[in-house]
Amino acid sequence: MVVGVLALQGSFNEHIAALKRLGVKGVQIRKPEQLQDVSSLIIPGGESTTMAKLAEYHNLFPALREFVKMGKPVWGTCAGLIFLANKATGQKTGGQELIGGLDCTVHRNFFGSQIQSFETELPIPEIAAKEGGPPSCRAVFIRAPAIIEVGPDVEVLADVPVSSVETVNSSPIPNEEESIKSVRKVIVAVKQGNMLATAFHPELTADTRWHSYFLKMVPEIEDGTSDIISTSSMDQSFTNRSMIDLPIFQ
Ligand SMILES: NC(=O)CC[C@H](N)C(=O)O
Repeated sequence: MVVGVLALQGSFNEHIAALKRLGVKGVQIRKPEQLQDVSSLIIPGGESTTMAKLAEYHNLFPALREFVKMGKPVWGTCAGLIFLANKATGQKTGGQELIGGLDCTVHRNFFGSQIQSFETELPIPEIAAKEGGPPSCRAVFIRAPAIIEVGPDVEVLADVPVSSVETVNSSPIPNEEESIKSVRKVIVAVKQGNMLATAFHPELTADTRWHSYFLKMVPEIEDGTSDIISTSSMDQSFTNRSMIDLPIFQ
């Protein structure tokens, strides 16, 4: 089995390396006809506007939409998530072309600019239940999007708390304003049928559980013909993230 990795821009090499660690071959996809040779596809992180322009230049959008419609497993990470969303907000003027299919609204650069990029320990109950290992993973958010709305068929796999300070006029004294700190959650990982999407970058950590989870969405893997190494049998030290060279993200 080979997994296609959209290789127009961004962290495609890191995804191919992560697949290799699981004994699976990842191939670079740059042209529409190459999609015929793969049964699943990873769309990496990078810069979604640039990626969209390159995809348009290579006439990839019709083939990518067809791939999604055919029910083949597709996983979008970060910019890849934006690509898969039905709707994106916070886009550059004029918007950008999306593949669509994932019934959600994604907010680009939700957490702020590049310097607000962060890492966090992210609870992943569903992934841990299926893949074993610790109940959370180290998640790398690089100028990341967040999912702010989901449709009824979307399964939420992970979310993060975000706090915001609101100034409200609830005081009985006129013009006396009160600051209220509210904490809400935004969604950062979802699954809908054949589509998986994460706002962060599992390919930049040594924890291969997200890749392993995705590979199990590919039917030929599910029927037991796979020789993927079970992550639960792996050395538990994989959560001590080893940072792989960071590509440039925007
Ligand atoms: N790490 C990433 O993929 C960043 C995504 C980027 N901010 C965008 O909007 O395309």
